[in-house]
Amino acid sequence: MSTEEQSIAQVVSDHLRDIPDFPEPGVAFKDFTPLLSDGAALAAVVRDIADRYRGRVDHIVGIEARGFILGAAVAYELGIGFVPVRKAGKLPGETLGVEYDLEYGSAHIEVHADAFVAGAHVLVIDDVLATGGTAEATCTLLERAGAEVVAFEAVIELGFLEGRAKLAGREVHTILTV
Ligand SMILES: O=P(O)(O)OC[C@H]1O[C@H](OP(=O)(O)OP(=O)(O)O)[C@H](O)[C@@H]1O
Ligand SMILES: Nc1ncnc2[nH]cnc12
Repeated sequence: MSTEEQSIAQVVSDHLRDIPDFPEPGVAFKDFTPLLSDGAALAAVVRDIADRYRGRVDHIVGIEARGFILGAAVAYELGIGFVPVRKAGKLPGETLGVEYDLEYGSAHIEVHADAFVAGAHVLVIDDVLATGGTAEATCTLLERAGAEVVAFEAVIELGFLEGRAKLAGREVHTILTV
């Protein structure tokens, strides 16, 4: 790991807290709201992500809800558009959807069926890669919608849940593995 990579990982680590037993007993929830509320730290993370994809992607896709915050900021930094992947029933237009399991429970996510021109290059952004269920389902959904997924990016990776295995063959980058 380079010094720059170490230092951005340290910024994330310094602005992360564990909330025990949330949203259910036994889950140690990684809360990154301290990172969001520190302007310098947030800007450093957004620039770090954006710099990996300059000139490589047409859209940022953010996963509801925390992926919206980072994803929209990275899209703005890159001067490209943002496409939301939302929980079922929230998008107003015609949608494509997929169901999946995550560390706590299951979910159903959707994207607008007409969000992409065929072959559009997209970067998928979320806050946490845990079991990888959300990331895998999102990538599959986007490909059904005609996009080409260039990479998946998350700020925090829960290494012990081995979510990366679900994304085998894909470009995956996370800033801090815990
Ligand atoms: O790798 P996985 O096991 O799929 O878990 C990761 C997902 O879980 C969290 O979202 P959550 O579903 O809690 O939704 P929220 O962002 O709306 O709180 C997190 O923001 C990721 O999207
Ligand atoms: N432990 C965790 N903390 C924060 N977000 C999560 N998403 C899935 N597992 C999580």
